[in-house]
Formats: sequence, C-alpha cells, structure tokens
Amino acid sequence: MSNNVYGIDLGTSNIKIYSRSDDTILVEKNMIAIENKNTLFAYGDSAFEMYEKAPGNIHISYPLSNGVIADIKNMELLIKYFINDLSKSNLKSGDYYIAVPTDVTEVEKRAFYDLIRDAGVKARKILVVEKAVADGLGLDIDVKNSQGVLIVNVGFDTTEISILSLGGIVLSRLIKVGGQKFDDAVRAAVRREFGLIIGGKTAENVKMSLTELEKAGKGAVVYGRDIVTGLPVERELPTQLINESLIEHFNTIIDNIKVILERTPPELAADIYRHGIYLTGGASQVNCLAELIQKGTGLHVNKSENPVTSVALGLSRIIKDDNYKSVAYAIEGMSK
Ligand SMILES: Nc1ncnc2c1ncn2[C@@H]1O[C@H](COP(=O)(O)OP(=O)(O)OP(=O)(O)O)[C@@H](O)[C@H]1O
Repeated sequence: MSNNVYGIDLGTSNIKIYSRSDDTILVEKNMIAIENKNTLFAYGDSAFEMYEKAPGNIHISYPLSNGVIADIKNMELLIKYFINDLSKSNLKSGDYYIAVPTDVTEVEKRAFYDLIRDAGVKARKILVVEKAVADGLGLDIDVKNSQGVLIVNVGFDTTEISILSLGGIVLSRLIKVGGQKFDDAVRAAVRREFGLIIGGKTAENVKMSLTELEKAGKGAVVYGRDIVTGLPVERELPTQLINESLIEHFNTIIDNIKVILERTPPELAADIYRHGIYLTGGASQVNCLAELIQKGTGLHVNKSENPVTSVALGLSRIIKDDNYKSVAYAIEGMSK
C-alpha cells in the first residue's frame, strides 16, 4: 500500500494511533525521556518504565497537559517516532485524522493540526474530529442519526462530558479531574493515615486493582517510605480507605454531569433518559465510579467495552466507512 491513513487520539498519559494498513491500534505511554537536556533517551512505554527511577540527568515528562499540547517540540518528536515505528521505518506520505477535545480554544485545536503538519511525518491531508464524536462511534453509537447522547470520558487528567446530537456536539465540558487526581488522592490518604510515602506508580496500581481486591476480600499490599523513620516498609491498606479517598473526585464528576444535564434542551434530555449515560476513558474503570454516577444522576450507565481505545476505534470507523467521513473537518483555511 502506498499511502497509509492514521487516526490519532493524543491522550495525556496514553497515545493511541490507529493504522489503516494493518488495521491495529498502537497504545503507548505519551512520555519522553531526555538525557542531558537534548538527547532522546527513551519514548513511550520504555520512558514510562524509567519514570520515578531515572537519575537526575534524565528528564522524563508528558508533553501534554490537561488535554492540550504543553511541550510542542517533544510532542512532535514522539509523533515522529511512533509513526516511524508503525510504518516500519518506511514512512510514506499519509492522511491523518486527529481527535481534539471540544471545550478548548480554537488556538489549542489548531495546535493539534500544526503538530502533525510539523512532525515530519509526510502528512498529505490532516482532518480533525471532535473527540466525543469519535468516542460515540467507538462505542458503536450511530452518532449521525442519534439525538441526545451523553458521553463521559474519564481520562488521565481530564474528564470530558459531552452531549451529541445528529453527529454534532450540543454541549461539552472539560474538567480537570481524571486518573491522575485519583492517584494523588490515594497517595495523600496513605500518607495521612499510615505515615507512608508511596510512589505514583504504586498508587496507580492500587487504584487499578481495587475491584479485584474487594472481590477477594484482601487489602492492597504496598511498599513505601515511612515518614518518621525514613526507612522502606511494607503495609497492607484496607480497600475502604482507598475508596473513601476517591469519593470527592467522583462527586466532582457527578456534579458536572448534573450541570450539563440541567442545560440540556428538554427534547434531548428525553433521549438521554431513555439511553442512559455512556461511560468511557481508561479511568472510568475505577472501582464504584459507574455505580455512583448511576446513583447520583438516576440514569442508567452504559460502560464501554474498550474504555482506553474507544476514541481510536471511532477514528478507525471514520477512516474505513465513507458514511462517517463528514464528521471529520479541516481546520479553517486548509483544504479538506
Ligand atoms: N482498570 C483500571 N482501573 C482504574 N483506572 C484505570 C484502569 N486502567 C487504566 N486506568 C487509568 O486510566 C487513565 C488513562 O486513561 P486514558 O488512556 O483514557 O487517558 P488519556 O487519554 O491518556 O488522558 P486524557 O483523556 O486526560 O488526555 C490512567 O489514569 C490510568 O491509571
């Protein structure tokens, strides 16, 4: 195949890239490790492996923050390396579909377009898709013909709450709550209740294993540093403590869903009532969140089968099915 087509969902913690030629989705950490301020040391999952363990001369960072591009130079570098890997070092010109959050400024949206144009990936055509629309398609919703669809995507540092109707976005709100805030809450609770300092990765693992641990009736065994003695220790944390530490953030998400619902035109609200809420994004899998949203809003919650890749799956449907091409658009001033 001469020209490939790529669909990119640039998440803060995970980058997901659909490649048309092999019909697969690459999922890698959106992270870069730079040695001595100017040399690429590692990227993607390999950079994440070193996170919180690397020496001072290796700087490891996320180039995205709160859903927008914070470090353009390193983000371009990452895109170039990932696309080069996908094309097996035989990069040919290609078309790019990139998902963007709705509730960001036009300048921030434009930055996604510029990123692909300037990343050195031989972009022929660059089209933008609203992230929630791609999410809807990835969730198998016929977004072009459906009225009143409420999608909640809980990611790493943001949660996007959107109402779709007939292929467009009616309302959207991006709030700064996601998996990272959940991890921070776990760390703070462990420090407060056990006098123990744990790393970010440990907190994330505890959060991700909560449901399993509860089922097994076990606590989470962690290793950390005792605040008083400064020595490494092992502790078993009760799951109840972890659950309680997350409630505040869950309530923020629920309150924001309610605000969006209050602003929804009544005809669309009726459809949302019938279909319920669609919940996706990696951090939506956290223990009890779906149940609490259901309880807090009184609406049925449909959980995604592919929470991490739902946006990329939606992009793949747009790329493969001409019927959905109209939901992708060129940034003003660029040809479609
Ligand atoms: N089983 C799980 N339980 C709880 N949280 C999980 C689970 N699996 C992944 N996560 C969390 O999901 C988050 C990553 O999700 P996702 O890939 O959707 O985010 P992102 O797209 O990178 O972020 P954003 O949308 O904020 O840009 C991380 O915080 C991770 O800890």
